[in-house]
Amino acid sequence: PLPEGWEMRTSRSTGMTYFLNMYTKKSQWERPDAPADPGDVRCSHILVKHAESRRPSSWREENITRTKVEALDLLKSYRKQIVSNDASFTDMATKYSDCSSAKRGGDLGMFSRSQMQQAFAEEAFKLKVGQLSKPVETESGYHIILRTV
Ligand SMILES: N=C(N)NCCC[C@H](NC(=O)[C@@H]1CCC/C1=C/[C@H](COP(=O)(O)O)NC=O)C(N)=O
Repeated sequence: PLPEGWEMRTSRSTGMTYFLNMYTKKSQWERPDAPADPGDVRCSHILVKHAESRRPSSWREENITRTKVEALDLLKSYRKQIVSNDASFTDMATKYSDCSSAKRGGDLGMFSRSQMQQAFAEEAFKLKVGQLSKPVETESGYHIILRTV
């Protein structure tokens, strides 16, 4: 993708493609450098919500009342089962994640830093492909993140 604020245009006179920066109104023939980040990543996650989550409801539970401590303990027990290979990440996400992505084994698709809550993005972009994060707290609840691409 083009970096933030750049647009691809076609010159009316020559029909050639050029690039226009919407902020500086500067135009140039060469494609602006790709964003500094490695671009998008693709992750799956398991979310356990609690009574103080920004939306304490999910496909699993209409009204989520567990405490923050209970939610974190639950998520740690899921992580333990995954790390000890007693269960697969996908199965655990499908069964237990309080996010709608549970239907896709926890897959969130490709995303850039700005799309997710900051604490989640911070962690996700640190992960190597195939790596499983430690529990991460966001306004949504507690997550473990698996980077897949
Ligand atoms: N691009 C993709 N695939 N979807 C858009 C994600 C929007 C983003 N979402 C989040 O940051 C939370 C934390 C990480 C995952 C996530 C999922 C939330 C968690 O559930 P909720 O607190 O919303 O009920 N469910 C869906 O959005 C946001 N900026 O709010």
